[in-house]
Amino acid sequence: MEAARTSRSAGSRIPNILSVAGSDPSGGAGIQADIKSISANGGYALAVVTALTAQNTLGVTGVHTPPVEFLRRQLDAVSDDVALDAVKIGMLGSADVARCVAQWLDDVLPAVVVLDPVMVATSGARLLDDDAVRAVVDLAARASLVTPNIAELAVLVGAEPAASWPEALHQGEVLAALLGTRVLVKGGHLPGERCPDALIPGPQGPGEPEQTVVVDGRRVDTENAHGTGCSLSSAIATRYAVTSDWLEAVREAKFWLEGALESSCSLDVGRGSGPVHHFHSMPESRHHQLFTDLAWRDTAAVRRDILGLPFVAGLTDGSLRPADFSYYLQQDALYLREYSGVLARTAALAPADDERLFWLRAATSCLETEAELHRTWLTREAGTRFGEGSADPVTRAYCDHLTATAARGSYAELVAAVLPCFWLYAMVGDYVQEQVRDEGVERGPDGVHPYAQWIATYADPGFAEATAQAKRVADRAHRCASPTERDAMLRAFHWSSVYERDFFDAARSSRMQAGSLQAADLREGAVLP
Ligand SMILES: Nc1ncnc2c1ncn2[C@@H]1O[C@H](COP(=O)(O)OP(=O)(O)OP(=O)(O)O)[C@@H](O)[C@H]1O
Ligand SMILES: Cc1ncc(CO)c(N)n1
Repeated sequence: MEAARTSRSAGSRIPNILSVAGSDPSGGAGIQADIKSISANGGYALAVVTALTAQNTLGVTGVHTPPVEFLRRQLDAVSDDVALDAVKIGMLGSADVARCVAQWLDDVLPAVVVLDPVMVATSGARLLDDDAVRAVVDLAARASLVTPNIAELAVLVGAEPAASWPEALHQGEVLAALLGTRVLVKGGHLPGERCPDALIPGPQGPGEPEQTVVVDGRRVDTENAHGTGCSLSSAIATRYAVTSDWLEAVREAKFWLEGALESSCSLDVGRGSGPVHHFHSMPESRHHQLFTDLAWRDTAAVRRDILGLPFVAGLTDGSLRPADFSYYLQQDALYLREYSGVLARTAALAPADDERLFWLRAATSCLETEAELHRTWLTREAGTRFGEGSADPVTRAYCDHLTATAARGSYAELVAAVLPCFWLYAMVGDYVQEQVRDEGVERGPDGVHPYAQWIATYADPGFAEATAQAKRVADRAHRCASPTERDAMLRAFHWSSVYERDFFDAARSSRMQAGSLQAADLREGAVLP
């Protein structure tokens, strides 16, 4: 038997989480709850069915267990093909099933195993044969984390159910020592205003907390607790695959479950103990949107600032001081050199040849086409050469943001970081050209708009097409990105947009700073004898 394929680094892609559990056709517990919970918490859900239950929110009316040979076949089909980041185990039903899963774990050795030792449904129906407890204990010793409720904890340690939180904690510690693994004690079934859980560490190892940590929670006033145990254990397995931190995973999963319990009132499923709302924190509208729509909306204020800058008004009516334009171009020449290198790095990370070629062409053209304007203007008007001088604080900060993203960000994040340089320039280029055309603004003394070449460069249809392609690439990258990476994309886009704004305004603000310094010098001078 081939060992499970090792997983790629957590966090860089959506983790694969396998649920091995029973089916609940009413959708609130078992494999159906697991799939929703894993998906809602940012994982890709796989599912192997141990048993079929005939069940609804009122209770269980039957259990059918397929032959264990077929269970093994399902398990192998998944592990032979897919790199599993975590396995969550729920209802086992019988000793044979528990032993079959234990054997598969021994053969495949998944890195992370969360066992919810399901014995009794919320409705009170038995979901594990009496003679199977021994086999479940054997299986539990192979888990990274075991998540019994109060009744299951008592069965596993061979005691009466705990009547108080300290007693439950004590039983949890006994179980952790017995199994040699982490235990999550759940307070859901104890009376009280609060609903605490506690993470009891396993044998000490690197990164293992030394003491039991209580993760407190509010008790939600609801009857809809069907499948909370299944949902919680799947959420923990998923969040652990993302964070590699048990305590963080428990905290995130519990916080998420609290929201799911609270929003269960928005569902209308059955007449008994209803399901929780797994997708409560996923506003559909945002989830299905294109990156470019989200990013554009998030940066509306920055764009308003840009279009209101004196630089843009001065470019439009030609009143921009030539010295300010030279300052801007000189900084831009320094910027373009670094930007070109960042685009080349984007090309190197591109997953497909068409995208690679696109970024390589962009890297070349920003040093050729765009910089042509800089060369001619700077030589003619400012008597300096392309790339001379040193970067001001805004140029430095913008370049550092881009190079840092290129060094440690993913392809998607980098694409988001380089996009505003296309998109905002195309926007300003179009805006200025339209204003010039519509309002017939002043021309220079020779009848030519002094900044015509700048306007032509960025209002050019070729530049618009490159911008459209960069947007398509960003949307494609966003579709394949994990939730963490999607957030990083939005942040990167936002910061680049802010730097673009400050860059347009840098000549004026440096002049004003120099001016106010001079004024301060003068005032100081006035009091000197
Ligand atoms: N009313 C509630 N309000 C807030 N949290 C709750 C509530 N009921 C249960 N929980 C939480 O839900 C999680 C699951 O705990 P619980 O003890 O109910 O599991 P379980 O009995 O295995 O669930 P089930 O058998 O219904 O799938 C725990 O984190 C617990 O603290
Ligand atoms: C299939 C299945 N697994 C687990 C539970 C525990 O809630 C349930 N009710 N049904």
